Amino acid sequence: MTVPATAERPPQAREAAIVVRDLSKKFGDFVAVDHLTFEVQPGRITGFLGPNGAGKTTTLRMLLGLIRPSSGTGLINGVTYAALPRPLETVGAALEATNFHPGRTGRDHLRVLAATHGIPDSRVDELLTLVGIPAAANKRAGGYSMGMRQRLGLAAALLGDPEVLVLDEPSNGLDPEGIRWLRGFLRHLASEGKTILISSHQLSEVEQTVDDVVIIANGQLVRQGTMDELHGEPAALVRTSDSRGLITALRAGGLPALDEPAQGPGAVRVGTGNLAQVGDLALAAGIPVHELRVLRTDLERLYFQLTEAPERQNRNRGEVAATAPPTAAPPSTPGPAAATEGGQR
Ligand SMILES: Nc1ncnc2c1ncn2[C@@H]1O[C@H](COP(=O)(O)OP(=O)(O)OP(=O)(O)O)[C@@H](O)[C@H]1O
Repeated sequence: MTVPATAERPPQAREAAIVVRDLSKKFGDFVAVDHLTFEVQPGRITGFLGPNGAGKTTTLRMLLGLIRPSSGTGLINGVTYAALPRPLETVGAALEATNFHPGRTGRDHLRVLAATHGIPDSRVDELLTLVGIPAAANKRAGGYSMGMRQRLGLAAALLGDPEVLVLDEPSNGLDPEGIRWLRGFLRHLASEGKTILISSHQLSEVEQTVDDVVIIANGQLVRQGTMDELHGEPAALVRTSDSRGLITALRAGGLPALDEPAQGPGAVRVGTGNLAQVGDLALAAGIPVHELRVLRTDLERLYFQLTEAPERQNRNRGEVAATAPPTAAPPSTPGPAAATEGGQR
């Protein structure tokens, strides 16, 4: 959720650790990121979501100083990446898990990175264990599965024990057990107060992991808020053979209720998440209840509506991207060692 202006800010709210302000990136005439503004709060996991080509990676690369914005700013703890005094200890990044030196072992990869930042080897072994690949540590990274590379990228991002983690599609290539592990791992890091921003092109992939969402389409913000806000007001679905009588009884009991024909015959939607209250009111009125459950927002549908609405038909797909292949970041551009070593696009 966007933190309100200072005057109305609740006392417990903390400063946003990541602030993206009016950020834009043009590649020639093509606008990949379009006046994007959002904030990411510490101690929370934020999903940065959007379909393929929406501009997620481009935004993250600007935030991490790997490419220059055309306009606007991306700040981490109040400054640009380039101005961070100890970048590896402030922000850990894993932008893509494919570019490890194939001939180098996982352990050596981390050791090289650690050595260049004065981090002891003991931290390397600690992290290999923490991310669950101690046995693979002495194998060449070229033989790693996608999931193992993701874990190695995560270890690299965590080397400096940073306060902020930026992970591009971290569950790509993980099996269901790996995804569950990642969820618990990130949750633990967030509970320690770390700020975690993870990108994904699918809401369903991260909906159980994230606290907040920033959804973009065609480089523009389409929604920012908490998962609870995305789910909307709680509602119950109750099915009965007497929907008229039930609606009257529920309304008399102070609950908003109306027919919900989309859910089939006899379905009534009630504006509460309190199923017991619904059941009790129905019982008191002597009305049979055939089904009673929480009515969940179809998040997949909502996400699709937000990102694939006709006016948002993805202009990134097709001709422009095809004629303008991605170029490498300019050599002078500063960038996080973890992301560079761990694979920048
Ligand atoms: N260096 C570049 N030159 C030209 N176009 C680029 C460059 N980098 C990215 N783009 C284009 O910008 C758009 C946004 O790309 P980006 O990689 O940021 O999207 P994304 O949301 O991360 O997508 P995905 O989920 O597929 O990774 C795409 O159309 C892409 O082709």
